[in-house]
Amino acid sequence: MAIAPSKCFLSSKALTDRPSILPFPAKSPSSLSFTSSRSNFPIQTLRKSLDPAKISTLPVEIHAATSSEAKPTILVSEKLGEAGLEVLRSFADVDCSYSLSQEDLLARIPLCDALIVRSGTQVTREVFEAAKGRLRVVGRAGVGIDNVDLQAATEHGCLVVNAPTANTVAAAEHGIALMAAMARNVAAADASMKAGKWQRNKYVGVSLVGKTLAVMGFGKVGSEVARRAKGLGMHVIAHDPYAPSDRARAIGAELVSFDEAISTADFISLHMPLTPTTSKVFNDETFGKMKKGVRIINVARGGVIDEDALVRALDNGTVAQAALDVFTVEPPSKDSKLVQHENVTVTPHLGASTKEAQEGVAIEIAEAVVGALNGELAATAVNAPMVPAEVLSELAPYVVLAEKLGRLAVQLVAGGSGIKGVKVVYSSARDPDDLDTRILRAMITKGIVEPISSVFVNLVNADYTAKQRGLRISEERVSHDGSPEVPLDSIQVHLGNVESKFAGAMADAGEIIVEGRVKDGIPHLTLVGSFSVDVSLEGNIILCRQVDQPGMIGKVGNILGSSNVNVSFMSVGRTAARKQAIMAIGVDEEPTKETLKKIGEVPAVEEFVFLKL
Ligand SMILES: NC(=O)c1ccc[n+]([C@@H]2O[C@H](COP(=O)([O-])OP(=O)(O)OC[C@H]3O[C@@H](n4cnc5c(N)ncnc54)[C@H](O)[C@@H]3O)[C@@H](O)[C@H]2O)c1
Ligand SMILES: O=C(O)[C@H](O)COP(=O)(O)O
Repeated sequence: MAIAPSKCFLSSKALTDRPSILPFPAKSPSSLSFTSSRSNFPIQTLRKSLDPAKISTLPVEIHAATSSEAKPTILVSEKLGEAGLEVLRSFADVDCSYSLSQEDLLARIPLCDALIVRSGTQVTREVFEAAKGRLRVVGRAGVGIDNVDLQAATEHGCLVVNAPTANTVAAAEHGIALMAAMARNVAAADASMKAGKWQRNKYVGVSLVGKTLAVMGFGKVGSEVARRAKGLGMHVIAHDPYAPSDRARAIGAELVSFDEAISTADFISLHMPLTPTTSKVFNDETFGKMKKGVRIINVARGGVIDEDALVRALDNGTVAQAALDVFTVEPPSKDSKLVQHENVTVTPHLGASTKEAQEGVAIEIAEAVVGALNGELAATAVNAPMVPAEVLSELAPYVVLAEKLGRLAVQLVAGGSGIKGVKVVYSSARDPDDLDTRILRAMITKGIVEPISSVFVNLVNADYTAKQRGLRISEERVSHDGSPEVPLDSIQVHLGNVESKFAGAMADAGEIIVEGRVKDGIPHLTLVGSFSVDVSLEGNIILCRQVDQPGMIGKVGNILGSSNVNVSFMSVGRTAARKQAIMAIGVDEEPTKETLKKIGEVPAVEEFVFLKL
C-alpha cells in the first residue's frame, strides 16, 4: 500500500509559493566563493553528471565578483541579431568573427570569457581544452545544442545556455511554407521557368484543404504547425506520447497512436526531438505502413529519418514527395541522392532564419549570457550548476535514485495519456529545514522529461521546464521514525490521472506509484503500485505481474539465461500467497523482443514491461 502520510511538512501550496529555484545565492557564502586565478568574472561552476563516484573530484566553488574587473570578451562566431549585439556590447568587448575555421576558433578561444554560436559552429572538447579554463559560458542562439559537447563543457566548468522559445513560430511557419511549396511544386516550377520552360501540365499539384496532416511531436513547434494547418482547412491528427490530450483538443487536433498517425495521414510533419528513441524512427518498416503517396515534411532534425530508406520510399512511390530543412549530416554531400531527388524540396536548415526570430533569439541569448557572466542562474541553462560538496555527497545516492524513479515512472505511462500531475513523497526523520529537496525534485523532473524530449534538465531549469510542459510537481514530506543522520528513508513518485502500460504499477487511487530507497549507498526500487519489491536500480528492469505460484522465478530466469541475459537481482512482491504477485528482475543486458515475448507467453504471466534506466 502507498504510505499514508502521518505528518506533512510541506504542502503542494507551500511549494508553489516558494521562490523559483535558486540553489545558492549568486553572491554566495564565503565557503562557496573564490576568485579564479584565470578570470575574475563571477560564474557558477558546473557539472552535468551526478555520478557519486566522481563527486569528490569535482570543483564546487562559486566565483565572487569584484568591482575592479576589466570587461569580459565575448566571441560571436555566427551571425547574431543587432539587438542582441547591443546588449552584449553594453557589458563586454564583443568579437564578431563569423565563419571562423576550427583552427582559428581554437586559437581565439583562450582570449574569450563567453562564446555565442548557432548550429554551424562545432563546440567540441578541443574547444574547451584550448580555452584553458577562461571560457565560462557558451550561448546557443537557438534550441538544438547537438553541436556543443555538453559533457566537455561541464567538465570544464562552463555553463551552456540556449534560447529555446524565440524561434518556435519561425520553425512552424517554415514547416507550413515547405508543405505548401511541396504540394504545389513551387521550387521545381520556378527552376523550370528560369530554365526557359513553361510546363503547366507537369507541375499540377495537390490541395491541402480537407487533407489529413499528422503532426509527429506536439511540443512548441508541432502545436504551432497544427494551429496553422487548421486554418488551412486540414484535418489535423497528432502523435506525441507525452503531450496532454486537452492541449491538442484545444487546438482541434486529435492525439492518436504512432501507427494510426502514419497510416492515415496524407501529410506527415515531423516535430519531435532527436533522441535514442526517435533516431531513424522513419525507416523501411514505418514507411511501409504509410498511405501510398504520402508527403513528408521535416523541420526537426535529419536524424529522425533513415535517409536511405526515404530515398527507397520515394523511388517506389510510397512517399510521393518530401520537403526537408534538416539532414543527418549538415551540409549534406553535394551528390546526396535525397537532395538531388526530383520529388524532394530542400532548404539549408532555414527553420529559424527569419529576421524576427533571429532578433528574438539574439536578445534571449545575449541576456542569458550577460546574466551568467554576472553570476546569475539562467533559466535556460542546459547543464547543471554545482552544489556544495557536502550537500552533494550526502544526497548523491538519493539524487541518482530520484532520477531513476522519474525515468521508471515515465516509462510506465501508456502512450497518449499525457502526464500532468506529479506528486513526490519524501519520507524522512529530518527536520524539514535540514533537508533541501530541490535537487531531488529537479532530478525527478529530469528523469521524467529527458527520455521524452530534447530538453536538458538540471537544478536551474527543472521548475521552468516542468512549467513549460504543463507538469505540476507537488511535494509532500512524511515523518519517519528513524535517525536524522540519514537524510531520507524513501522517495515515492506518483503520476496522477494517467493510464499505465503495466496495470500492476497503478495503485488504488488510480495513479502510477514507484518508490525507492537507498541501501548501502545503492538505489533500490522498493514499491511498484501496491506491490513491495526490492531490486537494485543498477541495470535495466523487467516487471512481470503474475499469479503467485511455485516455479515462476525459475521459468523466467531460464528464459533469460538461455538468451544470455544476466540477471542481477530478482524480487517478488505479492498481495497474498497464490494471489497476485509482481516479479522485479534486474538485468545487465537488454533482452531481445523474442526473449521478452517468451516471458509474456509463460502461462501465469499476466503482463510485463521492460524498463531502461
Ligand atoms: N529547422 C529548424 O531550424 C528548427 C527550429 C526550431 C526547432 N527545431 C527542432 O524542432 C524539434 C521540436 O522543437 P520544439 O522546440 O517544438 O521541442 P519541444 O521539446 O517543445 O517538443 C518536442 C515534442 O516531441 C515530443 N516527443 C518526444 N518523443 C517523441 C516521440 N517518440 N514521438 C512523438 N513525439 C515525441 C515531446 O513530448 C515534445 O512534446 C526539435 O528537434 C528542434 O531541434 C528545428
Ligand atoms: O535548433 C534550432 O534552434 C534550429 O535548428 C535553428 O538552428 P540555427 O540557429 O542554426 O538556425
